[in-house]
Amino acid sequence: MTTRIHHAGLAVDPSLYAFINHQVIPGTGVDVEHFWQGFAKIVSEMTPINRALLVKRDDLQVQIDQYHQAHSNFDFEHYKQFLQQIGYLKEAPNDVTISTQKVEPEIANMAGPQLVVPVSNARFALNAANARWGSLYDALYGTDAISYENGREVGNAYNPVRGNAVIDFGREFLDQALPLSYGSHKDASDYAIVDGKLIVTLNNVSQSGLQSPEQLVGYNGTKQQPKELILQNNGLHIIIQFDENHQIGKQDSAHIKDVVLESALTTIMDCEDSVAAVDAEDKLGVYSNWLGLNKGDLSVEFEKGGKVLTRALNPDKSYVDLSGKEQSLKGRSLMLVRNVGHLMTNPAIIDKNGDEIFEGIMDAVITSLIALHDLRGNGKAGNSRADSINIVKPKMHGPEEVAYANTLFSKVENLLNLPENTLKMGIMDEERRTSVNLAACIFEAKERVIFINTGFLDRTGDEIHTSMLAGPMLPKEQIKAQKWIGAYENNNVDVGLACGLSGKAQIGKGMWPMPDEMAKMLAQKTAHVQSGANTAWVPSPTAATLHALHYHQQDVFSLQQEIKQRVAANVDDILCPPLHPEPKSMTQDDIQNELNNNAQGILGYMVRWVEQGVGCSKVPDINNIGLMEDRATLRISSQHMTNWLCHGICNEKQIVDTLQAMAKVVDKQNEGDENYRNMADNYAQSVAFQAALELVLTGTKQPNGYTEPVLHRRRLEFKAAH
Ligand SMILES: CC(=O)SCCNC(=O)CCNC(=O)[C@H](O)C(C)(C)COP(=O)(O)OP(=O)(O)OC[C@H]1O[C@@H](n2cnc3c(N)ncnc32)[C@H](O)[C@@H]1OP(=O)(O)O
Ligand SMILES: O=CC(=O)O
Ligand SMILES: [Mg+2]
Repeated sequence: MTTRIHHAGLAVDPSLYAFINHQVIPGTGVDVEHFWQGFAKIVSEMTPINRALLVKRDDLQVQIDQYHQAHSNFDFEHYKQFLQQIGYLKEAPNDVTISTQKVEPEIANMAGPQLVVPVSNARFALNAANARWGSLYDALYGTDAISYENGREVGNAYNPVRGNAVIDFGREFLDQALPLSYGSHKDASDYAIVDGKLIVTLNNVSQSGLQSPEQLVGYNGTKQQPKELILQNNGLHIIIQFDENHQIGKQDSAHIKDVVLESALTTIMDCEDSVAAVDAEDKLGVYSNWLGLNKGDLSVEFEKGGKVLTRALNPDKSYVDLSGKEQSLKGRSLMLVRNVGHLMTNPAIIDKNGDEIFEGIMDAVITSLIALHDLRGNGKAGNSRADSINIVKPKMHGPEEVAYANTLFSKVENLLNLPENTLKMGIMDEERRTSVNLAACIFEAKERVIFINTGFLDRTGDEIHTSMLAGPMLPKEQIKAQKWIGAYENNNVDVGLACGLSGKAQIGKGMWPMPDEMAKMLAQKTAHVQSGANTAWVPSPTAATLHALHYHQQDVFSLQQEIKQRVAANVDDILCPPLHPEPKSMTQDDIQNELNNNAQGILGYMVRWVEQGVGCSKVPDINNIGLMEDRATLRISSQHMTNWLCHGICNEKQIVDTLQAMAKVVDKQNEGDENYRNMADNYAQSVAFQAALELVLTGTKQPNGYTEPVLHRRRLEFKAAH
């Protein structure tokens, strides 16, 4: 055990202490002594409040559990009254209107994809920051967005049949987003700018132009022979690139080599559910990358395809506008940072009472301190243009918890001598007590809110846990089709619009959790845009580029004005738990399949978390579809198994047998990984296997069904032993 540094009553891990004093603070204008004294003060003032909020969570859950035990016949009106009585369901405040100032254009006025990335992974984080721009051709060629049938398969060499399908898709997109006054981009043989207007020659014969000439923004190269044309639609830029010598440009009738799309407008650098950070060493990894992104000097070297590559932040893009002036477009996605929630503590810093400090306090202070480098203009590549620090705050339960975060952010501003409300807040609507009191939650941070977002994965986990004792839940797939979730999603948009978020803040939708299923995403994720959301989460840069297409099909801001007129979603519908109406109708096969699927996901994810420190993984489900698994999806699967155990749909032996059988499957899936330790060789000794078993068997006792307590403890156990 390394000796801690004692400062202002805090006992700090020495590496973290040195990092803050020598790498973070210099250049921020913050005084070291002032910082530690102020940090310690925030810890001592906020810790008791934080603790009390957690006690309240448990207390409400106990009352809800007791209610269900005492009322086996579910009477909705009675149940709702009970929720009001215990203070779970509050009176909605009238006329909440947010008044957030200094909001980034990407958040207030633009509609487009939001990428999420574990900030602990520098290679991915840099890739995400650079995902503001993405090649449409690469995204189409490299994924199932274009089918692999009829000669379109992907091989080692370039397949021109597939290439042509990509070009056709690209041209259809141009026709949709940048329609010509006459004819189609498919027939384009030349693009040029004449008298400030785009002239498109069709089939080397006739000439056409843009139906809306103002869509042309500028160019690179010459007007007669542009290398790039910069255009825009629904506020998003489209860059058409030309090169007659390029493999693709050569065979294209107009020498188009690529269509580059403005893709991830914003990126959430995640310190939370996609990250495994259990101690000072891990937190240091997270904070160092965030520092590098803010200073602009983060870079990584890695090997790919036999070559050593270096990745750093991209510069801005320059172009010439129609009046001949040099202009630039931001080269990087606007970075937000997701802090952890209010639940966990971390041993990196111990307070004056000998307790680990809350990780949420630590994140608020340190991620903001780091972001000062951006605000002070120290970064090589700027992030915020509104002098704001954009923090996403997850897993808050109800208005008091938002009020607490608001106070915490104020205190951090004080500590760092920042103007009030510099720290913005993205409120994740992902706990039931927040969904049903959303306007009250927004009210508590109405000068800071820059987004509300439906984190439906955590929200599903909370749905199961909250009503754990009400009865057995439907199978996971069917839970998604029940009325609670539709009402929850619509309510989020309705409340967001009623609170004046349109044009000021994001109304966001959740993650596409199937990173390889891009054809399905193209077909289905348009629904997020149609629902009135001006952003939605994607798991990768490629998904960002493809999801960007949906925002070209719909002007979200005018749609929001229409949606505002509809009858608002009913909170009563949100309060209907997705219970199985006829659990006895399920066959043993139905039950076993569901258990297998949950167990495979749980083990596939946990084994990498606990034994390798990987916080987000792609894990095959029982149909061999790779699913993005993070702590929220783990919460769903583990709580679901617990729920069925709790109601006798299965018994403990079946849970153990299922986990053991699935451990063998997961071992096989990982056989190529030399760092992997088989679980099936010795279930009793496998920390990951025991962690999974514990999570399911003790699921009713895990706070709100969260997985963090078991994950953290088991990871620490594994680290200590290896
Ligand atoms: C409920 C919630 O809270 S959801 C929010 C949390 N979830 C996330 O943040 C999801 C983040 N996504 C990921 O971690 C990954 O996409 C996974 C694990 C889901 C899937 O990964 P894989 O498909 O196995 O990716 P793989 O390792 O093959 O990498 C493929 C490439 O995509 C890139 N990539 C994948 N995901 C991301 C991402 N989120 N951001 C940036 N780059 C990414 C990688 O950098 C890599 O490119 P490179 O080789 O040039 O560096
Ligand atoms: O954080 C997102 C979620 O769905 O949970
Ligand atoms: Mg979540």
